Amino acid sequence: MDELLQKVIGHEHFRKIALAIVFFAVAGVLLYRAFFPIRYPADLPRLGKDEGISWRDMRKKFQTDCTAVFEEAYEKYSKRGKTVLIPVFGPHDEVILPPSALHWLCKQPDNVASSLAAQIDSIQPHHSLGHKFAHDPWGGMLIKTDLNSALEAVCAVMNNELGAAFDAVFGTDTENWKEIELFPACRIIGGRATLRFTLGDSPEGRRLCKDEEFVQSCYNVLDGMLDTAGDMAAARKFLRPILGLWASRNMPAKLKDLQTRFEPLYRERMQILEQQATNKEMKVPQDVIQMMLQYAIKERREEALSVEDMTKRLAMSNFGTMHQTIITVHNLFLNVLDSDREFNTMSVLRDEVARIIGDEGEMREKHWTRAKVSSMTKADSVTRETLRINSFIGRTVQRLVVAPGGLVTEDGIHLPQGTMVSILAHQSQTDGETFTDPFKYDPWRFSRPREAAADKVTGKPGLNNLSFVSTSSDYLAFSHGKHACPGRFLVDFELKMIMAYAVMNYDIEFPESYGGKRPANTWFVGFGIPPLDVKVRVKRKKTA
Ligand code: HEM
Repeated sequence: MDELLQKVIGHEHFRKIALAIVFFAVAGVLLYRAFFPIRYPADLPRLGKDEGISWRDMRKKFQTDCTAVFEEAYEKYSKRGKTVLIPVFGPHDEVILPPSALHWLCKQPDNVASSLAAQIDSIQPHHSLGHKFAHDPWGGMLIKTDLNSALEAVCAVMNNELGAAFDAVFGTDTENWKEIELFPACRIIGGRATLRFTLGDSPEGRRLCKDEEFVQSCYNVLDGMLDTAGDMAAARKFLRPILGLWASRNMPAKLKDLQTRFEPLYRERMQILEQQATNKEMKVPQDVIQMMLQYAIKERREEALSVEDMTKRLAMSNFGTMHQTIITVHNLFLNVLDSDREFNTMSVLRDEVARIIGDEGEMREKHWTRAKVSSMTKADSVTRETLRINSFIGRTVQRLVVAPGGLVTEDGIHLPQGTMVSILAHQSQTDGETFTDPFKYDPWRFSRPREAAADKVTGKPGLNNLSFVSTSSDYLAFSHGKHACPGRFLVDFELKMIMAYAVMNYDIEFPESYGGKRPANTWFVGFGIPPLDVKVRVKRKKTA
């Protein structure tokens, strides 16, 4: 018998078959691990499983009607305090935690549930810009630590930039109505205001803010980053290192163009830094790029000395400051116009601006302060209501589980390393149990209670927890907790100043064919997309 076995094993043909079996088994395991990299536990509920809906059908449903998937997850699981797995864009899945887990999730250390790893996963900046720009986000860290000190200075000068931007886009004709495309207009107005904060506090910076080709170049890079992120989200993770090269193929040319336009400003600022080294009393520009160079020269010297690297830092900063801000400016205009017939929104906003900022003389000469901005309760309410009802992100407080041992949820489910978790934003913000008439845009939804609770002597608005910048489990567009968007304090006064400038200087209306109603936003693969082809009619006020 032994002899027979020896003969068979020793047989060349048998050895080949055995090798092939081993090869295919190993390849099968590797492929399985590549296609299903995360092994979710059996006790993690899958959306639709109880109703017998296959995962494939649920995934198809997400691609065509993500809102239906979000709503089902929210009603059946989130509202009952339960965790659930849903399919998301491309071949990926995500664990949705209930809003009741918000504080628990925010308290998780970064080495267990990482916000940065989640951001890298969704934006893919290592492909569009390069590894260190993704994994060493010191620019964003500066926004967190130094934004506050720069805000007052920016607040004082941004209005001037807005005046020039409005003139360029809305025009100065006081006799004739002009029809314009709103989204491109918001890109220029919001873009210039944002760039004023990023790099506009020097002669070269002010020139760049006005330079349409420079602003467009910033958007070209931003759009390229969004395209790369979109292509990569559609791909399986194991294919991303190869596909990334293809998806980001247009980035070098876009970055080169931005670098050429940015270089004179870079040289100007490096010279200022040199002069400052010998003259400590010297007044330096108060903007992000100066903050970044000052930091980099001490902490990342080789980056500071490279205009190419600093261009990429600028691109990363623009991604954070411009993308969602512009969408919000656009939604804000649409909502203010839409609600005007019922709520007299523009006129009420005008009264508030006149009371707090004054209506005499040129708007662009007005002196804005942070204190004035935060006392604008009505403007605060229209902006918060806009982000409540029209948030761009469908999921918020996104975290990637990075701890090798995984993470156990509050309801006892073990989530393995690599799991993406989040909370549903739009559904939490439009829950009928929290908000009356939850899908209606009510411009004074938050100002009413704040005014009712105002200090009887000073008139200062009460209930600060209902302000634009104050996040909570039913207002999550800026996320929440230690990683909540630090840029919201800038967005706060940017939106209010833009809206104030618009209502004080222009009559604005929808074309007659709209019947006074804004075209609705649509939800696509998890994001709330505003209608991008909306037109508005504008006419400069004679009194302005
Ligand atoms: C309407 C406009 C904006 C919205 C809706 C928004 C929303 C968000 C969200 C949802 C996050 C993720 C937070 C998390 O992971 O928990 C975030 C992070 C961040 N945002 Fe914004 N953002 C906006 C504008 C801005 C602006 C203008 C800036 C800069 C001035 C900015 C700077 C940042 C930074 C640095 C982070 C990273 C924070 C961290 O990781 O700790 N954002 N933002």
